[in-house]
Amino acid sequence: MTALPGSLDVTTLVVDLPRGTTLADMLPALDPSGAWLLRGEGLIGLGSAAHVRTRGAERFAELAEWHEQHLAPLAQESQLPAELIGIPGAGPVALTSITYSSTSAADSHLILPELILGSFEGTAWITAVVRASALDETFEAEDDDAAMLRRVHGLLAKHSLQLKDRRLSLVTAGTEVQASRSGGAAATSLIQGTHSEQHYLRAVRAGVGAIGHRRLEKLVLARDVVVAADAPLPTGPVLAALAADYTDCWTYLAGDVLGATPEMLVKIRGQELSARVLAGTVDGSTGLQRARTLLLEDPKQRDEHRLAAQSLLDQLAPVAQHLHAQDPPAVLQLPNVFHLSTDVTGRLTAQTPALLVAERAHPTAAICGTPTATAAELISTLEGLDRGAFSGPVGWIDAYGNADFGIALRGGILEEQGTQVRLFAGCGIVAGSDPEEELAETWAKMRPMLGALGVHQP
Ligand SMILES: C=C(O[C@H]1C=CC=C(C(=O)O)[C@@H]1O)C(=O)O
Repeated sequence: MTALPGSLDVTTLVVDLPRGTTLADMLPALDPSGAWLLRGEGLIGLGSAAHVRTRGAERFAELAEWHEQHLAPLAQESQLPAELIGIPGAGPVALTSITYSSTSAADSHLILPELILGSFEGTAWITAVVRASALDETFEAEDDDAAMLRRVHGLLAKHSLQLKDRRLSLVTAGTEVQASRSGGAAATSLIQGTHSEQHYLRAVRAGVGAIGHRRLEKLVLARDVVVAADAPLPTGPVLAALAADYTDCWTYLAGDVLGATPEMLVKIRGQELSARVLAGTVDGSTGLQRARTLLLEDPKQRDEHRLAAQSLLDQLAPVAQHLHAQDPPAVLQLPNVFHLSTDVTGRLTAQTPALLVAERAHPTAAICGTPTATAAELISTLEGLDRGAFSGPVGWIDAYGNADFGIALRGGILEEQGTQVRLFAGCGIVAGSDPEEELAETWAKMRPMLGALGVHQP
């Protein structure tokens, strides 16, 4: 954990985006430090006012403590414009990614950007977070508000943005430009990950064997591949491609992990919570009618899904009431795959901090298994991977305690100064799972990232 040097001043202003432009359309020209976008709207973080890194079994608790000590107090100080009061994510907000395992050698992150671009249901804003010490050097006859405004314009310029009469726009080399989509410039190639495909097939066979011996009902086994580039990958264009192609997924970047996930671990708005549990998959090339039959009428798919939904309900039960799960599940159609999907709603019983609610919810059987402890142990032996942030909670938390925690799926981890991305995908294994089909499913789940990185699936 790192302490926060100096106190922070926060300013939030309502802005207009360039006509016909969503927040996601601005991504190609930006170098974000964090992002969370659904259907073009959400949050983009730029730079960093504070960055907390932590590891181990206390990682959720330590991030929750930092939130309580440093971010929550800003809720009173940041006087939000009236139009933004009650909008989740408005004002100071931190992006976060937390490792799947407490034994991971990777860091969990909480990043408070120095500049946040936000949009929600057509209302857009910017939030600037400035160290109080930076305001000390005020010009003669300049009051605090004027000094802060000067700092906001300085931050905007630093991140290739400008604000004129409420209108936010991108600036490139001194010229105002319209946001446009463009792919990344780096040439990419696919190389083997930690293990071979054969290793994955063997792991799935061993998993099916353990289920046959009644050691457990389900486990989720993942594998990795690496996309290498000849130059640091520009994350803005990669995120823009994901946001454009996977509009129904949450496009994310936090710490070293990025992707577009369809699964919401837990969303918190005041005392209300909701989630979207996914498990059970068929390839996107299957027609919708056939996919519905294959998912809804196959006891194996229904079982795999039921265990995932039940694990979330069981894990949230100590902190929530009125938990309700959609029954029967729905079928979610994405460009690459179809999933069985269950929406869950409920109400928090006490003032449990959002990060500790996420700790309760994690890991569900959508990414671990049933029973949890047995599955987690078998996963660590059979996978032979450090998942890092993959399949851990990813999202944001604001000063008021509203939060979105997705599950970091359909993504990858930036390595080697951003010149390589390690992609991960896993599959729920139950009795009767076929290793070759599960291997094919991992490729289907990697399709969003492979596409965004300009790599053809083998
Ligand atoms: C573990 C992953 O997906 C989970 C979420 C939806 C469907 C899944 C499945 O059918 O196996 C997985 O449980 C992944 O994308 O890497």
